[in-house]
Amino acid sequence: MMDFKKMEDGFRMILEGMGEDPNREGLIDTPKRVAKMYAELMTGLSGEMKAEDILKTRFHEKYDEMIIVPDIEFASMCEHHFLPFTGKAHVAYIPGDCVVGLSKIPRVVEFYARFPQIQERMTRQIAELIQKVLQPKGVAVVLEASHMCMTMRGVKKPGATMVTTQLLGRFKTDEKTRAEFMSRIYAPR
Ligand SMILES: Nc1nc2c(ncn2[C@@H]2O[C@H](COP(=O)(O)OP(=O)(O)OP(=O)(O)O)[C@@H](O)[C@H]2O)c(=O)[nH]1
Ligand SMILES: [Zn+2]
Repeated sequence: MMDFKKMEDGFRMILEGMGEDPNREGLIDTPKRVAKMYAELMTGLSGEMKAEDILKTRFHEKYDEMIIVPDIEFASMCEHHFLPFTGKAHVAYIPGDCVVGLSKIPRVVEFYARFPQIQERMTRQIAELIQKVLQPKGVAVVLEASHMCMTMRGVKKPGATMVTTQLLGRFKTDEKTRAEFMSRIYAPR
């Protein structure tokens, strides 16, 4: 359960700590807005949805080649600084006995984006959920993202990105499968 009052009080204290006046006109409703914003950005923490439920509609299909869903845009929050990291996810799987609706893969990405995150964990969670629920012959997830905590503050390297990869099953064990996936996500489409 989200405690809006606690989030509001907390943000008001942050403003005071900065030396701002939380009662001036422009800021008076800001703690409330910020609480609402975090509730929206952190829906994963509300516990209202289970990740497994996203993939519950499955279609039994005899399709045994790679399915690639590239270029899924996402925005998440770095748990170290609470600043956004944004970029693209590329997801692929080789079905076992079933496939899922196309929209469900971006829904999985979106689900895991809605927690205080680090990119490595988010990458692994996406792959592990698909592996667990669909039991495919393999899953591959690549995330490429730019972290605002690195571009806007700190080391200040605009344009710097991080690429993380999680390979399971055939993508891990079979070099040709992995090479096909990598060449197709990075090839001009
Ligand atoms: N591996 C990883 N690191 C991240 C991610 N998001 C942010 N970071 C890093 O987390 C680290 C936290 O380091 P600290 O030294 O505790 O924090 P800091 O003093 O604010 O570090 P600087 O960013 O170097 O100023 C930083 O190096 C960030 O760049 C992520 O998704 N994965
Ligand atoms: Zn950060």
